[in-house]
Amino acid sequence: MRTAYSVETVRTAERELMARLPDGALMQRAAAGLAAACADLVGRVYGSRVVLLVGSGDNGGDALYAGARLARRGAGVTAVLLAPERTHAGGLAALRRAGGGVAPSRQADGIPAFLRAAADLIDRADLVLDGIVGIGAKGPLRPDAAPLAALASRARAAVVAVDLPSGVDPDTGEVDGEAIRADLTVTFGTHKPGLLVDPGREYAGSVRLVDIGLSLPGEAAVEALQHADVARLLPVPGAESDKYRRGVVGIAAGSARYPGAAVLAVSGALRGGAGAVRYVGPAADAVIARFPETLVSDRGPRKAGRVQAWVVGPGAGDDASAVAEVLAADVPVLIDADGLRLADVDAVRGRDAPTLMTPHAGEAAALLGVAREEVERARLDSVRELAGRYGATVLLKGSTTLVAGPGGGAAAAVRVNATGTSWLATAGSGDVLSGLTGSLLAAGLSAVDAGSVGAYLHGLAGRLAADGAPVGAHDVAAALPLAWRDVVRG
Ligand SMILES: NC(=O)C1=CN([C@@H]2O[C@H](COP(=O)(O)OP(=O)(O)OC[C@H]3O[C@@H](n4cnc5c(N)ncnc54)[C@H](OP(=O)(O)O)[C@@H]3O)[C@@H](O)[C@H]2O)[C@@H](O)CC1
Ligand SMILES: Nc1ncnc2c1ncn2[C@@H]1O[C@H](COP(=O)(O)OP(=O)(O)O)[C@@H](O)[C@H]1O
Ligand SMILES: [K+]
Repeated sequence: MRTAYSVETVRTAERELMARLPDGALMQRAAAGLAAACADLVGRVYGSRVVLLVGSGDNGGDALYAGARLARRGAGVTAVLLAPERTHAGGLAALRRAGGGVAPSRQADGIPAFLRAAADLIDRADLVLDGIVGIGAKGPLRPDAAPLAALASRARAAVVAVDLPSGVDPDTGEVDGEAIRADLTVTFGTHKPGLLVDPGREYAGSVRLVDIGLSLPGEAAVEALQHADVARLLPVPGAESDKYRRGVVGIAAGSARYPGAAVLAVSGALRGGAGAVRYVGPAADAVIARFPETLVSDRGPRKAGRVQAWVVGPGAGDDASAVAEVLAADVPVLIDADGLRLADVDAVRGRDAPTLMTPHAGEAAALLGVAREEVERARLDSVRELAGRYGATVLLKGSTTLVAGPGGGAAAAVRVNATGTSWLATAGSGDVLSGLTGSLLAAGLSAVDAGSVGAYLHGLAGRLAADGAPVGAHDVAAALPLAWRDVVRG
C-alpha cells in the first residue's frame, strides 16, 4: 500500500524525530536524498548547469544544501532567492562554500532585472530545483513566485520539485493559478496527498520517496493499492466453490435506446470473479447474442431471482422503478450513470446493505449542485462530501479515481487509483467498470475494496488493451483477464 499523510501528521512526526536528532540532521538526510535523485536524473553532474529556486522556508533550505552537494561534484549552481533576507542561512552558506553563486535579487536590482536574470539562467539550465515552497504552502503561489513557476514549467531543463511542486496544495492536490510542472518530485518521509490526487499528481511527474526516518502514526489521509494489495483482495474460487457461492451479480442496465451499455456492463461483470451474471432489462437479446452465458430475465429486479449484489443505472434511461426496486434489495448495490440521477437520496441513506455510487465529475457535480469544474478542482473534498451526503461509498471517476467510504469525513483514508490511461476516456468504459466492480461486490468484497480493486484492474486493463493506441470499451473488458493475471503474478 502506498500511503500519504496530511501535513498536520507529518509535522507531528517531524517534531518527535527532531527532538531526538542533532540540529539539522533531518534536512541533511533530505538534501542527500534529493541530490542523489538529481544526479540520477541528469546523468552527468560535472559541468551541468543547475538553478535553485529558493523560497524563504526549509523547502528552500533543502534545495540549497542539495545544490551545495551538486556543486561539490562539479555542477555550476546558481540560486535565485525569493526573499534574500529570510533565506535559510545554513543552506546559503553551504552553497557559497561549495562554490555556488546567487542571482541578482529582486530587492536589490528591481523586479524586471530579477526576472530577466532568472529567465536567462533557467533558459540555459540543465536542471531546475523547485524549492519555492513545500508543506508550509498557504494558498496560491504568491505574485513574486508565480512567474518563476511559469518560467520553470516552460524550460527545456529537467525540473525537480523539492518535497512537492510549488503551487500544489499538499493536502488536497488542488492547484489555484500557477504551479511548477515537475519531471520528478523528491518527497521526504511520506507521500503527501497532493502528490497522488489530480490535478496535483499530474504536476508532480514521477515521484521518489526519500526515507528520512519519520514514523507516521494512525490513519493515512490517502492510500493507493499496489499489485500485492490487489492480489490479496481478489476472489479466487476454491474446491468447495460453486457458481452461487462465488456470487451472482445482477445487472439492471440498458434500454431500447442504449442496449450497448447493458452488453458492456455484462462484459465487465463476467470478468470480475462472480460465479454468474444475471441480466434484467430490455436489452436481453443483445446481451445473450454477445454473452450466451448470461442469465436473463424481463421480470424486473425484484422477481429476477437471487443475486448477491446489484449494478443499476448504465444506459438505463428514465427507468426509475428498476432503481427503486434495486435500492430496496438487502444486498450491496452499485449505482452508476442514469441510476445516480434517479436514485432517491433518502432511499440510499436508509439502506442497511452497502451502497457504492460511481459518478464521473459531471455526475458528481449534478448531485452536489455545483459546476463540473468545481468537482475537478477539488476532487478529494467532492468525493468526501458526496459520501457524507448519501451515507454511501463513492467512487469518483477520472484520471485519478478516488474511493471514499460511507460518511465521508477526513477520519478514514480515501483510496486513490492511478493505474488508468487517458485512452480510457472512451464511451462505455465506465459501463465496463460498473459491471466489473459489481461482480467484485457479489464475490464478497467490501464496497471500498470492490471500488478500488475494480478501478485498479480497469485502469490496468485499459493500459494493456491500449498499449499506446485507441481502444473501444469492449477491448478494455477483453483485457481484464490479462490485468488480473498480471496482478496475481506480481
Ligand atoms: N517534514 C519533515 O520532516 C521535513 C521537512 N523538510 C522540508 O521542510 C519543508 C517545510 O518547511 P517550512 O515549514 O519552512 O515551510 P516551506 O514549505 O518552506 O514554506 C514556508 C515558506 O513559504 C512561504 N509561503 C507560504 N505559502 C506560500 C505561497 N503560497 N507562495 C509563496 N510562498 C509561500 C512562507 O512565507 P511566509 O508566510 O512566512 O511569509 C514561508 O516562508 C518541507 O516541505 C521539506 O522540504 C526537510 O528539510 C526535512 C524534513
Ligand atoms: N484521462 C483519463 N485518464 C485515466 N482514466 C480516465 C480518463 N478519463 C476517463 N477515465 C476513466 O474512464 C472511465 C470513463 O467512465 P465514464 O465517464 O463513466 O464513461 P462512460 O459513461 O462513457 O462509460 C472511468 O473509469 C474513468 O476513470
Ligand atoms: K517545492
